[in-house]
Amino acid sequence: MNLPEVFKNNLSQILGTEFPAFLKALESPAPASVRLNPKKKSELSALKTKGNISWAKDGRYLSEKPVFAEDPAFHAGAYAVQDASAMFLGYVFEKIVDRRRPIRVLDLCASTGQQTTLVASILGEKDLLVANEIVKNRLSILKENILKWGFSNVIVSNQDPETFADLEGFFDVVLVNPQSSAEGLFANNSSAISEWSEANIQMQATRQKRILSAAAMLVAPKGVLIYSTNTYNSTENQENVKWLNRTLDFETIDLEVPEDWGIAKKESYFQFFPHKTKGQGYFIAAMKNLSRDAKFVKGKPDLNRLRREQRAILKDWFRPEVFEELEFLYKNDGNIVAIRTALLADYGSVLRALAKRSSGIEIGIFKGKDFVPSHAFALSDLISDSIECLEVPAVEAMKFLRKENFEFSTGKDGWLLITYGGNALGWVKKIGDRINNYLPAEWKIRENLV
Ligand SMILES: C[S@@+](CC[C@H](N)C(=O)[O-])C[C@H]1O[C@@H](n2cnc3c(N)ncnc32)[C@H](O)[C@@H]1O
Repeated sequence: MNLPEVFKNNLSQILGTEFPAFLKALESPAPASVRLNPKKKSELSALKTKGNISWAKDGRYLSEKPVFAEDPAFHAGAYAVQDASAMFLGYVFEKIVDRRRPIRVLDLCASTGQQTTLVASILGEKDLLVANEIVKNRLSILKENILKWGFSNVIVSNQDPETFADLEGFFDVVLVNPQSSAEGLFANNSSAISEWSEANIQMQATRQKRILSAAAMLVAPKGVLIYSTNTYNSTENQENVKWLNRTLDFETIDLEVPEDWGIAKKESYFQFFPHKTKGQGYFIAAMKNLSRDAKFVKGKPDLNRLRREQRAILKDWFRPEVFEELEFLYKNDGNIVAIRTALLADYGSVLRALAKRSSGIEIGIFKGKDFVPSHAFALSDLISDSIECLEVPAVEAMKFLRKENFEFSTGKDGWLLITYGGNALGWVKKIGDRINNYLPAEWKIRENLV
């Protein structure tokens, strides 16, 4: 591995006598790992696991990396692929975030949503999660990953962090996981090595400060900002955190971590090095907002409510314990969104403040008197357990996911939820001898994988 000399000098200063062990560890790639979805079933997956991840109860190392796209359980959202070190965010979150009342969380640099789904697993039915990604072409995968995960209280947006200013002081937790010089990815990604330079570190650090100062404004008094990167140098890590604490009135939060996990702790910052933990390089620090200023816009979403008779038609589609807690609203395009009544004002505030965002989970559309359920609804945590399901084996599940025809016998006409391993994959509708596959075209698996 041809590492830049300046990088080696920096790391040798950080690690001292441990440096040779670090260099040796870089020669093998970090092990593949997944995070199981605690709200779905995961028995039928094709995964070959090889042990738990100490700091992540749902995390599993894999003994070999399968082609995830060939596993219907992956498409059903039974698990997500995530590096083990990055799962430590969940441990930090659970230790420091006050959950005695509903919370609002913003994942400001969501990319394709690994952090987002990790936090979605922790949140409850009264909490709100906003996932933002600035790069537009990452949005479809982000949305897909969130829908597969099934947590319904999520708004996805596509904005520059500086355009969130109307939500000043709105969020109890803001996650900032920006782009970095990616030193922690060297073992798995050789282009990270060739792109490394001291000038790039400075450029990244300047951009990270800009994102951090926009993020800091959005944190409620006593709220928390959690900053993480995939890099080792102090310019992008500790120095940025110290700058935030100094200039924007935050304070780093300390927390206890078992020593035998191998996570390096300096002051109250945590670092993952590959010679001590199995996973990629990672840095994380959590800071509390000491400022008392709070302002945010408040309002209900500017959308029309569903008519009473239409609401009555929807009743049997939903889990009875959530139905009464839901408000159904029409979007301008006729799609219906379901929003928990307790979160209506929060949705209103976010939707009013952000220009480019989705308005909540779309559950379907009415065609005359008939309700046509959406794919997002099929995969969500709102759907009734009494919906008629058809459990299929892997080969049929893959045919469904490729939008091909497949044989099955069922008597009744109507909507059927196709499931694999007990998890929903999507809808089919039987009308006489005809079966329509309602998997949206953009979700279709294109390669002939099996
Ligand atoms: C390291 S990735 C985030 C990974 C993500 N948290 C996850 O767990 O999957 C950093 C993200 O920050 C985004 N980004 C780039 N420039 C940004 C900016 N100026 N403001 C906010 N986000 C930015 C990138 O598009 C990228 O998706």
